[in-house]
Amino acid sequence: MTAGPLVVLVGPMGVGKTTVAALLAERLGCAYRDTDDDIVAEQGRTIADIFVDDGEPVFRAVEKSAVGRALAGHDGVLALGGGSILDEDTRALLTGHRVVYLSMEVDEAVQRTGLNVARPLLAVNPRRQWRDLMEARRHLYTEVASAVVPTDGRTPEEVAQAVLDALELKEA
Ligand SMILES: Nc1ncnc2c1ncn2[C@@H]1O[C@H](COP(=O)(O)OP(=O)(O)OP(=O)(O)O)[C@@H](O)[C@H]1O
Ligand SMILES: O=C(O)C1=C[C@@H](O)[C@@H](O)[C@H](O)C1
Ligand SMILES: [Mg+2]
Repeated sequence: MTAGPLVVLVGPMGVGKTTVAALLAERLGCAYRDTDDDIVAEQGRTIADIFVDDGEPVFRAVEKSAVGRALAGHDGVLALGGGSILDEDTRALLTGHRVVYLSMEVDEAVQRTGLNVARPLLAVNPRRQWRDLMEARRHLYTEVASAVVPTDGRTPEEVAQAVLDALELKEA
């Protein structure tokens, strides 16, 4: 296993990466970090603003370096932005890390993301856009993952427990 985060969470928008990362960190007695938060702090503006002002390719370039830095410099729980696995170099960097893919079905996705405009890729027709994103990405999440944890019908606490079980991680 490569040194670095104890566990890396990947998965689509709204699946609960940020929520579950915080719960896991509490239970493992370590810090958590979220590359979306790193980007907002570094850029001094929201993700939606970066998409609108500079476009998705600029956001993806910023995201790629944020993920590289977090993988190299964080030893707790790490949540990645939902689209970070689109980048081939990022996927290669994930090799050897404990990566958990949090998955969910479309009905649950629409409920969790709702009409929240903070997610620019779901702003117009959330259900169709989410389905299209998953068609393009499902195999990439699976490719980088050491374990898949379905989240439908589970509370965030139950998801956190399932991650600990899947990785056989001991609590602090
Ligand atoms: N297991 C769950 N059951 C029900 N609601 C959940 C669950 N996990 C998270 N949520 C809720 O779903 C919403 C999205 O969660 P969260 O922001 O953690 O997702 P995310 O994967 O980090 O999304 P993004 O990729 O956009 O950052 C929040 O309102 C959160 O409270
Ligand atoms: O799935 C995606 O492409 C995204 C997920 C979020 O975490 C943010 O990084 C942003 O909204 C884009
Ligand atoms: Mg998040």
